[in-house]
Parts: sequence; structure tokens; C-alpha cells
Amino acid sequence: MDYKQYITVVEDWPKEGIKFKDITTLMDNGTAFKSAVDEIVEYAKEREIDLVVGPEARGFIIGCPVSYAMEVGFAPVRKEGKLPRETIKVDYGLEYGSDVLTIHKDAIKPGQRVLITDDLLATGGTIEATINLVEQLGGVVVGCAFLVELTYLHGREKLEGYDVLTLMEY
Ligand SMILES: O=P(O)(O)OC[C@H]1O[C@H](OP(=O)(O)OP(=O)(O)O)[C@H](O)[C@@H]1O
Ligand SMILES: Nc1ncnc2[nH]cnc12
Repeated sequence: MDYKQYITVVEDWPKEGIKFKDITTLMDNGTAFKSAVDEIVEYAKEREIDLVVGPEARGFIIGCPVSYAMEVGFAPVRKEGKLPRETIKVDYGLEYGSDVLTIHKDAIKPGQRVLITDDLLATGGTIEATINLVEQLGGVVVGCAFLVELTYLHGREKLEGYDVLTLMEY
């Protein structure tokens, strides 16, 4: 499917010079959204995953339907101060700022095969931080799946040695 036709590119948002790729218009279309999730589910099936992990907030939108279809759990990675129990954390940078990501310390059992999901790969800062959290807890990252890749920001270079699926490129 040509998914790009469902993405809305918003100029100068949230900052001047950023061309924001708005996935909500893809999510609005039931056929396109189901097809995209199904492609990631097929990718997940090939990797015998035990768990899906996704970063706040758009990683949840992609990861939860995948975990439901795979009948495995979903562990949220959240910005600092949002998770109620003991967490580990990592600092990271992204296309338009920097932040801190956290995960519950007991969210992953050592050796679990983890698929990481997010809507978009830009600089790779978010995914790199998420991988760091998963690996600190002993998880094995067997794949990373995104709807959109911004190739001009070279996020893939941070993912050398990891298996990556993206459904469209800009
Ligand atoms: O590859 P990177 O440069 O790290 O950028 C990609 C990340 O940026 C966006 O999230 P954002 O931090 O804006 O949070 P949101 O999903 O809560 O809007 C997007 O959903 C990815 O998670
Ligand atoms: N250009 C962009 N569009 C949408 N989400 C993003 N996250 C980081 N950069 C982005």
C-alpha cells in the first residue's frame, strides 16, 4: 500500500524548519491503519517475540495493536515522572529538543525477545534510548518497527546491528 498518501506534512511545526509528519490522518483511515499494523505483525511473527516495548506517546499507538494481535504483553517507555513504581532512566536527544525516558524496572524479564515499535524514526535518539532501557533490563531487541523513516536525519546509523522495518521513507 502507498501509505504516504495518508500522511499529512505540516510545515514549521512544532518549530520553524521542521516538516512534521502527521500520522493521525493515516490512523483515521481504518484500511490504511489496519494494513500498516498487519505488516508489523507479520514482521513480529518472523521474530518470535515475547514482548512489545514502545515509547510515549506515538509508540503506544503502533505497539498496542501489535501486542494484542501477537498475544504478548506491551511495556510502556514513558517520559520522566509518569510511571508510578521503581524505574530506570536514560537521557536522549531528538529532532526538536531533549528529554528523559524511563521504564519500570520489572517490565522485562532477562532473555525476553523484544520488538520495539514507534511511529517514526528521525535522529534515532528515542529508539537508541529505548534500546538502552530494554538492554539494561536484560531484554534482547529482535526488531524495531516504524511507520515512517526520515532518511535525511540518518537515525538508522544509530541502529547498526539491529533489525529495522520502516513502511515509508522521506
Ligand atoms: O528519532 P527521534 O529523533 O528520536 O524522533 C522520533 C521520535 O519523536 C517523536 O516523539 P516525541 O518525542 O515528539 O513524543 P510524542 O510521541 O509524545 O509526540 C516520535 O513519535 C518518535 O518517538
Ligand atoms: N519531523 C517529524 N515529524 C513527526 N514526528 C517527528 N519526531 C521527530 N521528528 C518528527
